[in-house]
Amino acid sequence: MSTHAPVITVDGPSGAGKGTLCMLLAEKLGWNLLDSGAIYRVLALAALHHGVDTESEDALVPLAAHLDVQFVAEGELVRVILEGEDVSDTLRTEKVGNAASKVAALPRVREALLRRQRAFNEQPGLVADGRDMGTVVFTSAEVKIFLDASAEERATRRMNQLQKKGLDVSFNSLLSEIQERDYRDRNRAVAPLRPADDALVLDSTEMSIEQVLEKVLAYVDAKLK
Ligand SMILES: Nc1ncnc2c1ncn2[C@@H]1O[C@H](COP(=O)(O)OP(=O)(O)OP(=O)(O)O)[C@@H](O)[C@H]1O
Ligand SMILES: Nc1ccn([C@@H]2O[C@H](COP(=O)(O)O)[C@@H](O)[C@H]2O)c(=O)n1
Repeated sequence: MSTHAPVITVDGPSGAGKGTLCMLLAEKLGWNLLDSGAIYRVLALAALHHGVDTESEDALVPLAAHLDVQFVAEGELVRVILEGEDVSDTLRTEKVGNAASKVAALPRVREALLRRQRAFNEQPGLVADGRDMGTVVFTSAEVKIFLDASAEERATRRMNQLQKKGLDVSFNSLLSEIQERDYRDRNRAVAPLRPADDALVLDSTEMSIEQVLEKVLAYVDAKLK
C-alpha cells in the first residue's frame, strides 16, 4: 500500500519566516513537520564536534549517512538530540547556519540526506521547510510556496529575535551573514535556492506573520479542494 501523504513545501532564504509559517500550518492542519535546515545544521555541528572539515565531501558523506539524531516533540517545540546531547540551542547560531550552508553545497552530502528527509512523508500530511523541498525532495508536492523578504527585513527580524533572547548583535554583521549565506545557497551547483516553476511566490517584506498565514491557508484550501 502506498504511504504517500499530501505535501506542502515552503522554500525560501534565511529569515523569510519559513519555520514560523510551517509550524503554524502543521499545527492548524494537524500534519507532520520537516525542518530540513535542522538536518543540515546537525550535520555541520557533528562535523565541528568530530573535527571533520566542513568542506571535505569524502569525510562528510559517511557522517551524513550515519547521523545519530532524534527530533523530539516537546509541546510546541522540537528538541534536537545529537549523539545523546540536546543541541537545540547551539543549532540555531549563525556560526552553525553558515557551516550548514557549506556542507549543503556538496552534492554527495545532499544525496546522502535525501532518504532521511523523504521518510517524513507520512499520513495525514507533511509540511516541509527548506531550500529545495519543492524543486528536489518533494517534486510532486500538492502545494508549493516560495517565501521571500528583502535581506534588510530578514536581518531586522533576526536581530529582533536575538535581542529577545538577550543577545547583543550588530545589524550590519547579521545583514552580511545573511547575504553571504544567500549567495552560497542561490549559486551552488546542486539544488540551488530558487522557486519551483509551480510555486506560489510570496514576498513577506511588508506582511505580518498573520497576513502570511491567512494568504497561505487560503491558497492551500484552494489547491487541496
Ligand atoms: N512576516 C513576518 N513579519 C515579522 N517577523 C516575522 C515574520 N515572519 C517571521 N518573522 C520572525 O522572523 C524571525 C525568523 O523567522 P523564521 O525562523 O521563521 O525564518 P526562517 O525562514 O525559518 O529562517 P531560517 O531558514 O534561517 O531557519 C522569527 O523571529 C520570526 O518570528
Ligand atoms: N532543504 C535545505 C535546507 C537547508 N539547507 C542549507 O542549510 C542551511 C541552514 O538552513 P536553515 O533553514 O536552518 O537556516 C541553509 O543556509 C542551506 O544552506 C539546504 O541547503 N537545503
